Amino acid sequence: MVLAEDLAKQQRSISVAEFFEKNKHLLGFDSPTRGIITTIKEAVDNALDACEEAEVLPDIFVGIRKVDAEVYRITVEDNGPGIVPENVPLVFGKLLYGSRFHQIRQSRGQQGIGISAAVLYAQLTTGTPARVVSRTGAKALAHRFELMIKTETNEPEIVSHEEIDWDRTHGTRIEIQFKSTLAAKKRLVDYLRLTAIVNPHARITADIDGEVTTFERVTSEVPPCPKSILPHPHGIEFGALKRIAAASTGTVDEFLVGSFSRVGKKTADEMIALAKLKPSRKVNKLESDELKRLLDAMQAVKVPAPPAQQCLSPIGEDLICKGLEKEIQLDFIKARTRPSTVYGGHSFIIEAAIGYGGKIPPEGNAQIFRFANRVPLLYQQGACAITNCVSQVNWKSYGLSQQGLPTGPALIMVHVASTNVPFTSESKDAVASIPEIEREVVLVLQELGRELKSYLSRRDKKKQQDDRARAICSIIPEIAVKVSEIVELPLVDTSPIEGKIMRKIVAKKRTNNGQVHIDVNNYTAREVTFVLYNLSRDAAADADPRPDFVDDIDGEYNKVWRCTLGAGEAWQVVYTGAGDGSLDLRGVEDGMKVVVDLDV
Ligand SMILES: Nc1ncnc2c1ncn2[C@@H]1O[C@H](COP(=O)(O)OP(=O)(O)OP(=O)(O)O)[C@@H](O)[C@H]1O
Repeated sequence: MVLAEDLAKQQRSISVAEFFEKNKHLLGFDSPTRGIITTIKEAVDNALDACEEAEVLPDIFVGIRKVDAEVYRITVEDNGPGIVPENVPLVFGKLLYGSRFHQIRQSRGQQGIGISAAVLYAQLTTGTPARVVSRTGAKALAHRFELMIKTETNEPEIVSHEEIDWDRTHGTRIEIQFKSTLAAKKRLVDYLRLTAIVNPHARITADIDGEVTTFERVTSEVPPCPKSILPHPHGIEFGALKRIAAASTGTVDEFLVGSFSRVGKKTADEMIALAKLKPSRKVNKLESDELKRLLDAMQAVKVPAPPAQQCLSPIGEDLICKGLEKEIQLDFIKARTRPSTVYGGHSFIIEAAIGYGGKIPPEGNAQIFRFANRVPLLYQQGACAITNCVSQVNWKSYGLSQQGLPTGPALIMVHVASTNVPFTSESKDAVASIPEIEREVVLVLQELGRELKSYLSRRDKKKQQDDRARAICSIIPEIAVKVSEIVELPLVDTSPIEGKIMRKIVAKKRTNNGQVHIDVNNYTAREVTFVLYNLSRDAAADADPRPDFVDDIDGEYNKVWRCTLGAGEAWQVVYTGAGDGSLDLRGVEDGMKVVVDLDV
């Protein structure tokens, strides 16, 4: 038998850094391939959070360079507020150190682990320190650190520190080297693209081993930084209540009104009466059973939902559509932002969008884009409540095929914005199944499903009309030939009739007695702007209207007119000439135009 004394010799506390060094998969560092994505995700999340807090438009650089066969250098640089030099070692060299853990508001980072875990992973795989440069303003010099983490104590080790000149007036740059591969390059670019979609105010430039991609911002408005709020009485647990009560010096009623959101004097009195306590009791003197009664009363009394406008930052329907349309060509897009609601005292807002057609691959499952607090979720799709909700909806009734998930050329985007996103693990890959959240997601998807259905039926109706029109148009020229034979008159130009039936833009050139006539008719139901090119040996000096510009190309003149025509309107130019050459109409989809050159 092993003696208790022997066991005692083996027992010792474990530092959080040692724990995560051994369990790095819990933080998303389960493989070298994933390590790169997680590191970039943590650094970009921090950059976006910091810019949002400082209310600056994010300009973020992400670099990946191969250093040798298996080692990559990852660089992420931002134009945020920077970090004061005293805190740099703690931010990057100590796990569970951060500014957001105790704040109740929407933010990407929460736990204070992310970036220090990347530093830990780097030193574990290559033994190299992380390099950090940070500058807090034009008046301060930048500070450059080389840092490691002392794993046994979870404390930072400063390998070097110096003040340097830096061309950015404020911001932070982190450089980490670790063993990895670029096998997940596509996923990485997808991650950056998705990040750009839900952060439409950010510009992200990526240099992946020499290949540069820029995701431009679609708005120059910085979203307001969500404000921190007090905890809601319905979201508090016993341990937390005990801790904050012990730190409070006030009476029970002062404590309730001053420490919780949406609790006024009347609500506090109601809670105190229900808990059978005296309002004048000092809260830090309450016994455990009294605190339990108080907690029960806090959760039983009706309290309005937390002030969501203040603490949440939804993207908004318009910017969701702009962000998606910028990155993916779509035939149809609709977005919805639901009103805010609550689960367990935590505010949340569900936003979603549905896109159809365009460049979405027509085969296979619909694409599902999951986001939480403006961060794309790339892993564990099957374990996520969002995916579960997508498959719960009956997509067949909205015009999509379905085999569990909907199939076909569709994309479904869902964003959960909350003061406390319930993730299934610390690696923040999937949203947990919370009934209130799932209900909102299903409702918004059903709303969007109805929009998709009405788009698809409009499209089918239009296609039917177009098919009929096309059938008629195909026989018009033959009828014209027959009629001209019967009435023994010259063959008439049938293109205007075709244009009218097909609702197209018809450009026509003909020459009569040395006069060249070019006519453009807009038979569509909307305004169009086009550019007309007429390349020929005619200089067209007397053209009316004058071309916007003329290019002389080896004795030929390319005459260019820019024009905007309302629905049903016509435009004409006439000039003296031989009428040879070519005619072209640009700025109009190919299927929407008919160009007829009667001189050919
Ligand atoms: N680029 C940056 N600019 C300014 N402050 C930063 C930057 N990166 C990190 N910080 C500060 O360092 C803290 C710790 O960052 P870290 O990534 O470890 O955790 P987090 O983002 O708070 O939470 P999580 O672990 O959930 O990502 C942040 O809370 C923030 O205060």
